[in-house]
Amino acid sequence: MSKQTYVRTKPHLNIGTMGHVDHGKTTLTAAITKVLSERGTGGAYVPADRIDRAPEEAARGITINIAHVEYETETRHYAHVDMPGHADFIKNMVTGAAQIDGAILVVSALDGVMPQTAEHVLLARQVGVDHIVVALNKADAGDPELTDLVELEVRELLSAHGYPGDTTPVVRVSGLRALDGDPRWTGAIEALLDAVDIYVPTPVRLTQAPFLLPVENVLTITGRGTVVTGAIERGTVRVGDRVEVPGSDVATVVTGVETFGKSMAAAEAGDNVALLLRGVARDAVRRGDVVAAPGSLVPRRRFTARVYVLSAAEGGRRTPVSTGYRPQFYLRTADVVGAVDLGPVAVARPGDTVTMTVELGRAVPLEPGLGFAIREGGRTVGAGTVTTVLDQP
Ligand SMILES: Nc1nc2c(ncn2[C@@H]2O[C@H](COP(=O)(O)OP(=O)(O)OP(=O)(O)O)[C@@H](O)[C@H]2O)c(=O)[nH]1
Ligand SMILES: [Mg+2]
Repeated sequence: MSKQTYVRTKPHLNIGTMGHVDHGKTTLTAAITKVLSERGTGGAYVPADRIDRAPEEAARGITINIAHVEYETETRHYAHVDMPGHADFIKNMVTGAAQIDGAILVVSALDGVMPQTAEHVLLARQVGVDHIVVALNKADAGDPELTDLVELEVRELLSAHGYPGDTTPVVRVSGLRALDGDPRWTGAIEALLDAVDIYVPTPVRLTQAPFLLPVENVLTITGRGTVVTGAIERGTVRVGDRVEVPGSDVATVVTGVETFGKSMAAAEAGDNVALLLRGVARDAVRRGDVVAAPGSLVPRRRFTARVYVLSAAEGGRRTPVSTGYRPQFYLRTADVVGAVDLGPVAVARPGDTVTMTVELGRAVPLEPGLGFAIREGGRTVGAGTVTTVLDQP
C-alpha cells in the first residue's frame, strides 16, 4: 500500500457530525479542517465537495471510506465521520455512530430540532455514544432570541434521552462564514473544537483483548487484493498477524495496515484502518462481518434483549408488535433480519420497554451489553441492548 508512515504522537479519537438533513454537517466538517489546517496543528483542508464524493470514487484512491477526514488539535488526532442526515442513510449513521467516541450534533439555529435530530440522538444513545457536543449552526443567519429557544429545545432533547442536557457544551457556529474566513466565525469553530477536546474524554481502549474489527467497507486494490476498512473495536493488529472472519472459511494473514493513506507498524483499538488481506476474494467478506483473532469468538444467532419500542411521535410504529415480527437488526456494522419472540407478554405497544428473544437470520458476534437498532421499511422502530447470548437452537 502506501509508503508514508503514520507516527502516533497524540491520542487518537473517532468523532462525527450528526443531525438533520441540510443543517450543515458537511459544511461544518469542511470548516473544521480549514480552520485547523490554517492553525497548522496537523491535517489538510478538505472542501465540502470532496467530503461528499461518492465511495466508488474513493475506492480508486484506496484507503478509508470517503466520509472520513482526519485532523489534529494541539492535544489530539481525530478521525471524523460526516454522517448523512437524510432518513435513507440512517444505515450509514448507525455504522458511523457505532464507532465514534463522541459526536458533534449539528442543529440549524434557523430550524431547531427536527425529526432526524431526535432520531440521531436516540441512536447515538443506543449505540453507546456517551458524549455529545452541540453545534448550533447557521448562527450567522439566525435571530439571537430564536437561537436561545433552539438551544433550550436541544438541551431538553438531550436530557430526554439520558444525556446531561443542562451541562452539555452548546456552541454557536457558522460553518459557511468560517469557510469564508470571517474571524468571528473561525473563532467559533476554535471554541467548538476546544469544547470537543475538553468535554469528550479519551476513551479507555481495550488494546489487550483479542483483535476485533467490525467491517465497514470492502474494497479491491487491483493487483494487491482485498482491503477491509473500519474502526478497530479491540486489540491490536500488525502486518503478518493471522486473522479470520468467524462464520466463514476466511483464515488469512494481514499483509498491510494503513490509516488515512499512511502505513502503520501496529494499529490498536480505536484506530480507523484499512487492512490488506492475503488471498481473500472480494466477495468472501462483506460489510457486517468482523475480522478477528483466530478462535477468539463464535458468531451466534439467538439472544435476549431489553428493547424500547419507539412511539409514533418519535417516528416509530403506530401499531403494536407481536411474536413473529421480523424486522431488521443493526448490530455493529451488520444488518440482519431477526424473528422476535415476546414470550408470555406476546405484544409490545409503541412506547413500551420489553424483554424479547431474537433469532437472527445469520449468526453474528454477540455479547451482553451490545447495543442495536431495529428498523423496518426505512425507519427506526426500536432500540435495544443484548442481555443474554443464547446457544444456537
Ligand atoms: N447561512 C448559513 N448556511 C449554511 C451554513 N452551513 C451550511 N449552510 C447551508 O446549508 C445547506 C446545507 O449544508 P450541508 O453542509 O450540505 O448540510 P448537511 O447537514 O451536510 O446535509 P446532508 O448531508 O444532506 O444531511 C447548504 O446550502 C449550505 O450552504 C451556515 O453556517 N450558515
Ligand atoms: Mg452532508
